[in-house]
Amino acid sequence: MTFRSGFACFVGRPNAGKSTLTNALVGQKVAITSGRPQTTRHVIRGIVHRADAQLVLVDTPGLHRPRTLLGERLNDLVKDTLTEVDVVGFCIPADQRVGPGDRFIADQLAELARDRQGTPVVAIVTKADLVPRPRMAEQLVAVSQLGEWADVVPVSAQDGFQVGELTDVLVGHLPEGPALYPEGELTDEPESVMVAELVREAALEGVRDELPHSLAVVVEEIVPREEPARDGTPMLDVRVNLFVERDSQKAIVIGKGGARLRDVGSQARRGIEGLLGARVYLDLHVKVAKDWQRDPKQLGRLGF
Ligand SMILES: Nc1nc2c(ncn2[C@@H]2O[C@H](COP(=O)(O)OP(=O)(O)OP(=O)(O)O)[C@@H](O)[C@H]2O)c(=O)[nH]1
Repeated sequence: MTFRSGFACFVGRPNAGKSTLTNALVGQKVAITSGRPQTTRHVIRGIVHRADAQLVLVDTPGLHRPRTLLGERLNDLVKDTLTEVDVVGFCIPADQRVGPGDRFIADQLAELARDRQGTPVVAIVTKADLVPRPRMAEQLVAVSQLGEWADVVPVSAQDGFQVGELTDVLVGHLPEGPALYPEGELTDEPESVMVAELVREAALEGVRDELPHSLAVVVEEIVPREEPARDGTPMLDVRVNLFVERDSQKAIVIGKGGARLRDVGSQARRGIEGLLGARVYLDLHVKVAKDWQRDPKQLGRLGF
């Protein structure tokens, strides 16, 4: 039996379902998902372990037209990622017509293909559960006409439709080679990044549209306490800063009398305790960093 291993990454316009698909393939939550566009700030890898292959998924931020400095950095990140993988998955949602955003990405992929000597691109029509079959058939035709794809695969991360088939297709494009990571490892993201993602996700839950672009989360420290809890569980102090751009946004995050921030804290804490396998004291601070998205110094400080 030949063993294959290598890297894949998903691109697609914001909200195309890339993070959710990554989670569905890996089978455990590793990447942030939310109903808000452009919330994936970091390249997060999930690893699919199979008897015949190891597929390392790199979850990229949405490829989009740069509007701010932050947007430009994200696009650079995406392009760097694209040149390092064995196969690219281009996600297009089934429930929305192919539009200018998809065409923009298709053009970028065609441009990159010229330098990369044919890294295969698999077109993935996501959210199959949201449309009836005739509409899916139309979408598959529209997507086929959008560019030169190695395959076109419809999939639903929600109900698992074709998730296994998609893995087969992606694995088929990997070179022969040994496993790259030990079994059981799901992500090589440092813990602090995953902690920041959990806080960010909780803080974005149910708030206004402008906030996702204006919220940066930085984990200041994760410190183990010398004394474990009475039942022997280790205890950690986790200190996290949430940066927003304006006082009005700070008020949104904190909520009336701090109620919202307390909810954010308890939701994030549950996730962090699950992730780190310890009891956690989570200390959240909301700070205003004016126009951080446009300021190179601040971007550096915030880890972008
Ligand atoms: N019904 C349905 N909804 C889905 C599916 N996949 C993703 N979604 C929803 O679509 C929205 C966007 O999904 P994400 O996975 O966050 O999208 P993304 O492409 O990673 O978004 P960005 O991080 O903004 O680039 C979320 O509300 C998901 O719950 C699916 O297969 N079926």
